Formats: sequence, C-alpha cells, structure tokens
Amino acid sequence: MARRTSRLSTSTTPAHADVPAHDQPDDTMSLDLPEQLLTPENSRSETSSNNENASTEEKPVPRRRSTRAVRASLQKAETLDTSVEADGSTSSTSQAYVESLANAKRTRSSLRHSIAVMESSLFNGTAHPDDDTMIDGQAMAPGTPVSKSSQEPQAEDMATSLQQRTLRKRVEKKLAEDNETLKVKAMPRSNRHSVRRSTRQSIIDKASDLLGRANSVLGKRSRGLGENGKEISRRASLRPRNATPVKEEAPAPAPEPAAKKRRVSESDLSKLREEENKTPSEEPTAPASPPRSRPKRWLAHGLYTGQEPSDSPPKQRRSKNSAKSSSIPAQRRLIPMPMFAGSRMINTGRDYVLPFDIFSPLPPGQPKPDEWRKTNKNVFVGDAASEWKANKKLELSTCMCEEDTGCDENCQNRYMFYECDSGNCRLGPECGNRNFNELKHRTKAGGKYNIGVEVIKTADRGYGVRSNRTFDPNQIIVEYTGEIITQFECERRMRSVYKNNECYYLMYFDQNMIIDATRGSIARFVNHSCEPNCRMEKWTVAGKPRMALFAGDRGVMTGEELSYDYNFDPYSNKNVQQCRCGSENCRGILGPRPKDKDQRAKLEEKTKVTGKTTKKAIGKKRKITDAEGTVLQQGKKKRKLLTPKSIKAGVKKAVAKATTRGKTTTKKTTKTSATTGRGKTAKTVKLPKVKAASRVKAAVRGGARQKGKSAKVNTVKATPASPNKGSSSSLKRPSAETKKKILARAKATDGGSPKKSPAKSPAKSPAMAKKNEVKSPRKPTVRKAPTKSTVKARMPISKARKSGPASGPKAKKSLTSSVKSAAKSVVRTVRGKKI
Ligand SMILES: C[S@@+](CC[C@H](N)C(=O)[O-])C[C@H]1O[C@@H](n2cnc3c(N)ncnc32)[C@H](O)[C@@H]1O
Repeated sequence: MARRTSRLSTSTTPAHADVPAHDQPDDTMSLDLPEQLLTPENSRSETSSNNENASTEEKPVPRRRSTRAVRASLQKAETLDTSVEADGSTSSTSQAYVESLANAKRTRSSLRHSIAVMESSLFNGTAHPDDDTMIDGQAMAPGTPVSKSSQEPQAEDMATSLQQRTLRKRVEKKLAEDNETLKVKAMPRSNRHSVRRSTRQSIIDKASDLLGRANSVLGKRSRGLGENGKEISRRASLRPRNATPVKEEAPAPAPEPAAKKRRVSESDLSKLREEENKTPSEEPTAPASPPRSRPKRWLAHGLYTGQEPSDSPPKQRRSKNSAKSSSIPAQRRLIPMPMFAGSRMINTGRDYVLPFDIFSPLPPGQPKPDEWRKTNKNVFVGDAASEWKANKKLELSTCMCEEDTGCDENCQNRYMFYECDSGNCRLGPECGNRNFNELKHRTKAGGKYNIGVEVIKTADRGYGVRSNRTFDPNQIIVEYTGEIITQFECERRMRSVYKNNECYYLMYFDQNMIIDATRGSIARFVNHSCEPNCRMEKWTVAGKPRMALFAGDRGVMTGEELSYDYNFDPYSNKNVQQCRCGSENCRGILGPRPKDKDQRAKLEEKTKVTGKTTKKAIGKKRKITDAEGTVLQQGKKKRKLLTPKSIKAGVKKAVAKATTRGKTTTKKTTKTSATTGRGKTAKTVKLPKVKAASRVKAAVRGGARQKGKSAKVNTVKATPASPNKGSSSSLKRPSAETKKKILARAKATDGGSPKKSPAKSPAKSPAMAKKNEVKSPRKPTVRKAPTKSTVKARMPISKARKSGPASGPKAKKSLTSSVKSAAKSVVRTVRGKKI
C-alpha cells in the first residue's frame, strides 16, 4: 500500500509542479498526463490503489469536497467521507491536482481522450466489469483467477472509486465548459446564443452515437455519414411524418473542424430543426411553393342546376372570348333539361329535315347537255320587246285583302295569278302572295338547298329534273325562263337554227309570244307525267307574265323527279308521242287522251303496229331494258329534216287553230297571223287593250289610294297578324266557292254604289274584267301542232280550264274566250319519233 501511495504522490507531484509552467495549453503535456490518469487502465489501477489505501490506511485517499451526483448513491460511504475530510492535506493535494488537470485539458486532444474514457465506461456499463477482465491494463480471459480483494471490493474501496469517478466527472465537466467557451468565442456573436448548450449535451450525443453504432450492423451506417447528406435522407424516413423534410433545408452547420466524422443522430437533427425554426429569415432558402390542390367542387342541387328555360337553340361552339365577354351566366349544356328542349322545339322549332345529300342517289357532277345555255331571266328578243311594252299597263291589279286575313286563298290577286308587291298590295310581309319574290331571295342566297333542283339523267326520257329538298304544296320551285320571241322569230328559228334538233323547248307564253328555253332555265328539262307532282303556271309579276313550276297539292319530297302534265296537243295522231311516265293512270301518250272513239281506235292501231304504245303498256312501268331498247331504237331511226315550208305551214295551222278558240280577244290577231304569217299583228290587237288598261290603271290606283287610307286606320287598331303569314306556298288555290264569291262581288259592284272603290269592282271596267277572267283559269297545255307527216314540230297550245269561275252567262262567255286566247303555253318538242 505504501508503494501505491508513493506512486500516487510521485505521479501527482510532477504534474502539479508543471502546471505553472504550462498555463497556456501544451499539447505535449496534455497528451501525457491524461493517458496516465484517465485511460480505463489507469482508472482501474487508480481505483484499485485507492481501494487498497482505503483498506490499509485510515485516511489515505484525497477527498472530494462536493459529490452531488453520487451522494445519494453513496450513503453507506458517508462515514468514510468524513474520515477522508479530516485529512486536509490529501484533500488539498487532490484539489490542486484537479486544477492542474483542468488547465492541462484545454486542448482538443485531451477532450478526445476524455470522451474516449467516457465511451468505454458507458459501453461497459460500469468500471467494475473492467476490473474482472483487466488487470493493470492487460486483458484477461474470462476464467482467469483474480484476487479476492479485487473481486469483492470493500466499503473503502467503493468510496475511493466514487471519489475517482466524481473527480473524473468534474474534469469532464470542466473540459466541456472550456470547450464550449472556445466554440462560442470562435463563432460570430449573432450565433452564439443559438449554439450554446448544456455540458451534458455532448455526453448525451456521444451516448446516442454509441447506441446507434451498437445497433448498426458492423457500423455500416456510419460510413459516408455526412458526406453528401444521404444518411440524413435515409434517416429522414425514420422520422415522424409530420416532421419537416430535411431535404429542402439548408445544409446543417459543419461539425467541429477537428472532430472526427461522426454519425448524425436524432439529437443533431433535432438541433438542426431547432436552429432552422429559430432563424428562418437568416438562411436564404427558396420559399417552398405550397402543393397545388384543386378545391373540390360540390354540386349543390344536382346535374340540372343552372339551367334556365330558353328559346334560343343551343350553340355548338362557344369561343373562350365570347364566354368571357358575355354577361349572361353560362348555362350547363352537357345534359340539357328535356323540358326546356321540348318547349323550345314547340315554340320555335321546326320539323326535322334530313340533309338533301342523304337522298341524293347520284353523285354530283352529272353531265349537262352540251347545247344548254343557261339563263334565269326572260330575255325579249327582236320585236318581242317592243310589242310587249305596248301591253304592260294592262297587267295591273290591286289587292283588297285585310291584314287580319292576309293574302290567303281568297285573295283576288291570287285568284287571277297576279303576284302582290308593294305597288298593288299594302300588307307587306304579311302578304302570302309573293311567290316569285320568295324564289328571287332563294336563288340569290344560292346553294344546293335554296335552289332546290338539279338535272339528272333518266333512263328512258333523256334528261330530267330532281328536287334537292322538300317543297310544300303549291310552293314555287323554279321559274321557266328563256328567250321571249315572236311567232315570226319562232318560225325563223325553226327553219334555220333548230332544223336539225330533236328537241325543241318552245312554249306559248302570252300575247302570241313564245318562250324559247333552248337558252333558258333548268325548268326546260322537266319531263311530262300523267300523274305529276308539279304544275306549270303563268303569273303576272309587276305587270309582266312569268312562268314557273309549282309544287302540286301533295308537295314534293327530296329526291323526287319533278314532272308536270304537258297536256300536249299533238294536233295529229301522227305526232303522238309515247309516254313513259310510269304512273298507274298513264294515258300512254304525251297529251290528252283522244275523246273520239275513232281517234282512240286509230291510235291503238298505230301503237299496235309500231309496238311502241300498246294498251297494256299504257299506265304500266316499263323495265329499264325495254326502255333502253326503245331509246336505242330511237337513236337508230332516221329522221326527216324539217323544211322551212313545212314548219311555216305547221306553225300557221297551229296558231290559227289556237286563236280561233279565243275569238273575242284575238280575233284580229289570228286572222292577221294566219294571213300574213308574221307577228306584226300584235300591235293591232293590243291597242284597244292598252286603252282599256289605262282606265283600269287609273281606277286601280284610285282604289289603292283609298285602300291605303283605310289601311292606315286599320293598322292603328293593331289587328292581329295573319295566320298565313309567310306561308304563301302552302296555300291552296282558290276554291270554286271562292271564285264564285269573287265573281259575285264583281257582279254586284256593277250596279253598286259609286262610292265604292273601283278596285273592288273589277267588272266595272270591262277591260279589267276581261283581264281577270283571262288570267284566272289557265293551265299550260301542250298540244302537238298539225304538221306534215315528215315534220315532228308540235305547237301545243294551252287549253282553257274547264272549271271556269264564271257564274253568269256573260261572265262565262267572256271568261272562256279570253282564257283561251291568253293562257297559251306551248312545249314544242321534236323528238323525231312518230308513233
Ligand atoms: C321539254 S323536253 C324535256 C326534257 C327532255 N327529256 C330532254 O332530255 O331534254 C320534252 C321531251 O322529253 C321527252 N319526254 C318528256 N316526258 C316524257 C315522258 N313522260 N315519256 C316519254 N318522253 C318524255 C319527250 O321526248 C319530250 O319531247
């Protein structure tokens, strides 16, 4: 024991003596002393020596004045402490030793040694197990026998050990404080407050580090720690989810420069987090954008929310700009309310019409006839213009319809085939008798639908016309236009220009004028049918006659071939042409069926002989092969050319026959025409009409003025609009009763009050009465002109309507005669085919 005591004194004395010389930290000194004193081996030996001192001497061991940390656990050794305190020299020696140690430990190397001591002690739990295996700094095998004194320490040994530990603690504490002081001094002042930590922090950090190293497999996780932050990110997965991710944070402050690479423990991370929370503005980290999250929209009232009833049809497309600019709140259009769509259909909708292309059986670009030169207007040629001017004043009429009724089927103008306009009708848009005006707007708009018709090639009748849309009953379809020529001009053309033609597109027009549609509208291609879906009508529009094709009473569907009854008058059986319309009630020939039985028998014989028209064939559809055969046969047949002489004779005969039927008005004309063969007689015929027309015009205008005044009064009353507004095409023709009424009204006005409007009494003026009667009952009739057997020229002349509106004998007589003379429409075709 003496040896040990001397050893202690010898070992402490030099240290104590060296302290004044090494006030400043000296690495050499600091490295030597701790290794002797604080290594586990030394610590153990010191402990053992203390224990030996305690057992052999009563007060051998220097005493610590304060042992706060271990006092509670060392109650048993209090008696020993008091005995130790009695030895003041020892205590002072030990105190001095502590102070010298503190001064010597102010270097980092000494700190590392201190930490190493602590690590080893913590790793082993206590210092005692070391005593089992380590003796004098050398490792021992577990079964190595040791002395009893070392295995069973006495109370004095325990007290000595505690004093050693307490001493060591104080040394470490002092060192830690010094270390912290150095750190704070090295740091900028602004960060000093955030770096300060308790002296126990380093121990805790080290303890956690050791624990982590012990838990890791062979310390793999410690490799590369802190090099590139991977470890931090790996550790981040172990943190609670609500923790702020470390990835986006600024890199943690570098550890102590001299310190060894060490593991970043949870405590370090928490420290980093604390620092970040404390000084968020000092670090120039980019502001992290919050994650985009679309707010969820909830429908408050269901799918139809936001829809309001509206009469406007839904728009297909809506640009973004218009959507932004419109002040009207946008409606939900994805699933429109059925009730709204239904109400809109009822209020403003129309029947659904399929696009015309669906019914188009033929592709576009049909071959058009080469000889067809198109014109959509009537063109007066030669003397026709001058002759026509002399008569234009006759074509005036005044509408007497009221606003509440509109120009319906009882309209007098309609009855007389006069079109209303601003000059003769005061109704304006409410008027329903402006067919040609409607057609004008349609053709002006253009397009396949508005025009509504196109040329097709039929199987056995040459070209034809097909509808590209639906047409209402009595709706105007297409105008029959061409060159308006005089009879003289017609004869000339027949002799020279058309002498080699197979087809002639000639139709009697008005006032001994003829429309030559060789250069004309598409209407010239419309074929004949015994059960037609259209009709050809002549109207007076703005004082001029015009002819147009109108839909029949059934209307016309899209894709139907248009046809009308030529009512062809062949004049001779020789010129009878076989009909191929295919209708059930087909008459078998183009034109009316012969009334005379003898004529019918002759016709039948003819057809039997030729085999072209038989009774069986009439009214039945023929097969295409038959039709083709016929057409081929037609083409093969040689035709005799028209001679000027024969044409002239035929035309003269036809005109004479036609004009003899209208004796009252065209008597002079026919005579002159028959004798001279020229159309110059028109002037002589029309002169009296011009005179009469001037009177009528004055009367009509007066009536119109008077009517206009009354109309103004009526309009103030705000009468309801006509139910037939804008539906002129769907109106039916005047019925027999209506015609009677109109005629009766006219008759009554003959002896009526003079105060009444002259316009309301057309019979008052004989010219007007005649004119009305002339215009009302007419139907384009086609007749075949009597010609020589070699000539196929036909001069069809329209026949007067059988159901004339004349009620009285006087009116009936004038009506018949004037109609026959005026309603002359001719389709003059030469097919070169004789039946
Ligand atoms: C005004 S053109 C009609 C257009 C004519 N299909 C064409 O190709 O130019 C009249 C001629 O057509 C023929 N045609 C018209 N309808 C017919 C029908 N139902 N049956 C036979 N031929 C007809 C006759 O040859 C008639 O002379």
